[in-house]
This record gives sequence, C-alpha cells and structure tokens, in this order.
Amino acid sequence: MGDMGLVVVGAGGRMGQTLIRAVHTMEGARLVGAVERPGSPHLGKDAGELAGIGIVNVEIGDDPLAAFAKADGVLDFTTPRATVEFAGYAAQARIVHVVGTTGLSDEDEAAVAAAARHATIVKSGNMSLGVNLLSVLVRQAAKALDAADFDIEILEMHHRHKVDAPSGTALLLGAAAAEGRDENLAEKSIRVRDGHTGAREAGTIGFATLRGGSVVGEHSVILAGTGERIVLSHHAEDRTIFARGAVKAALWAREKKPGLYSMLDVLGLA
Ligand SMILES: NC(=O)C1=CN([C@@H]2O[C@H](COP(=O)(O)OP(=O)(O)OC[C@H]3O[C@@H](n4cnc5c(N)ncnc54)[C@H](OP(=O)(O)O)[C@@H]3O)[C@@H](O)[C@H]2O)C=CC1
Ligand SMILES: O=C(O)C1=N[C@H](C(=O)O)C[C@H](O)C1
Repeated sequence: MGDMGLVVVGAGGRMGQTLIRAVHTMEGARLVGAVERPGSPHLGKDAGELAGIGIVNVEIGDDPLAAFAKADGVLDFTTPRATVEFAGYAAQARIVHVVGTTGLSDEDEAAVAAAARHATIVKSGNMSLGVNLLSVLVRQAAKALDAADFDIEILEMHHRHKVDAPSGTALLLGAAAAEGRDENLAEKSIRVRDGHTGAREAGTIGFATLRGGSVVGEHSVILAGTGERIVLSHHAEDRTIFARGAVKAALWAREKKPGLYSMLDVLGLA
C-alpha cells in the first residue's frame, strides 16, 4: 500500500499549519490537499510555504468535496460548524476523518456520529499520548477514591485566542473521572461558580478555566481530600504533539471499518 493521501482543512490555522509540517515529516503520509474557508486570505498560497517548510506544490483551495475525492483521509481542527459539514463530505467520499475540533454541541456530536456510518472517524478533544494516558490514570484514581471523601476539580489554561470553554481536554478528563465513579458527567459537572454558591456538593466535578497569552495547553485534575490532595497534570509545550497524534490516528484508521473511534482506541488504551 502506498502513502496515505491526507487533506488538511483549516490549513491556515494554528493547528492547520502544524499538521502540514507533521504530515511532511511523518512516514506513510503525504499531503494531497489543503482547504480554507471561502474568502480566506490564504486561498491560492502553497500549503508548505505558508507552514514554513517551503513549496510542496499543494495549493490551498476552498472546495472540500473536490479535495476529499482524491484523498484517503482528512485532518480537521477547525470549528464545530465546519467539522459537521466535513464529516458529511467524508461520509460521501467514504474516507477517514480525524476530528480534533472542540466545542461541539450535542446536536453537532449527533451529526458526526451519523456520518460515522460511512466515514471512519477518529475524534478526541486531545490527540496527545500524554493526555490520553492521563485520562486512564484519572479514571483509576476516581474509581479508587470515595466520592464522599475526595472532591474532583479540573483546572485548565489556554492561550488568549481559544474560543471554547471548558476545553475539550478538560471535558475528556471530566468524563474519565465520572466514568471511574460510574456516573454521567452531564449530571455531575459544575461549570461556573459566582457569588454566594453555598458549600460544595459531594460527588460533583468542578471546572475552572483560565485564558491568557500563548499557553499551548495546561490541565490539572485535583482530587482534594481532608488533609491531602492528589494532582494529576499535563503540560503541552508544543502543538506538534497534537498534530503527530492526528496523523498517527489517520494511519491507524486507514484499515478500520467505518465507525466512531477515539484516541484511546488508536493508542490501545481503551
Ligand atoms: N484535539 C486536539 O488535540 C486539539 C484540538 N484543538 C482544537 O482545534 C480547533 C482549531 O484550533 P486552532 O488551530 O487553534 O484554531 P485556528 O482558529 O487557528 O484555526 C482554525 C482554522 O479553521 C479555518 N476554518 C474555519 N471554518 C472553515 C471552513 N468552513 N473551511 C475551512 N477552514 C475553515 C479558520 O479560518 P479563519 O480563521 O479564516 O476563520 C482557521 O484557519 C479548536 O477547536 C481547538 O480547540 C486544538 C489543538 C489540539
Ligand atoms: O484550542 C487549543 O489550543 C487546544 N484545544 C484542545 C482542547 O480544547 O482541549 C486541546 C489542547 O489543549 C489545545
């Protein structure tokens, strides 16, 4: 089998450019398309030149369907609205769709799940090995510690440009904690505290969000008991960890049947 032909959508974005560099350096993958939204100032530019690796002879276009028709897979770190659209096109083309986009609504999630009847979709709020391993540790810790004795709080910080909160990673870690306790995160999460909140309710999972500067991604899961605290943390220093994880996911998914998979499946941690 030849190299896997990949399209990067959102090619001009922070992750888009990092993905172009990752595809260029990783064995088994080849860039065959780069897509931006209609009207983008990046249309017509060479994808490699924009990403700082020199000319790769792939022009950034605004026609995802045409790009997907000649590809084996798509790497998508864009917006929820665009991701839902791309999932439909990936299903039509019956190719792999790696989704890193965060901030999807329940309706968006349902649309992506529906597309996974025909597309092979790998979706995760964080594509790094470290965060996915951390989620396994969080699940174990939450299972081992009694909810009446240990309170779980999740703290995250990201750069000033991030538009969704809590981060996809914070929600992924919250879901792992809830799973460890045999609970549903939606029923247990406290997203906001302001004013006279009253005392903390046992068994809830709290989220706190910080935004500023150029922070790539900081996450801590705090298990706070009486007289002791366990803190499980991940510090992302470079976006390359997400991009390499996404290419790895695409290569893994190439041989898989249509369906909705996670990074835990890719990494053998499920
Ligand atoms: N799962 C993971 O491991 C990670 C996930 N992320 C997530 O990835 C997403 C993107 O993050 P980031 O790269 O920082 O954001 P950026 O805003 O830098 O990049 C998004 C890109 O998508 C483009 N875009 C928007 N709509 C379309 C469309 N319809 N067609 C084609 N391109 C489109 C934007 O163009 P324009 O600016 O012109 O609108 C922009 O270039 C976020 O949801 C973020 O949370 C980020 C890092 C890791
Ligand atoms: O927007 C980002 O930058 C990031 N988004 C993801 C998230 O929402 O968790 C992953 C990473 O932390 C960077």
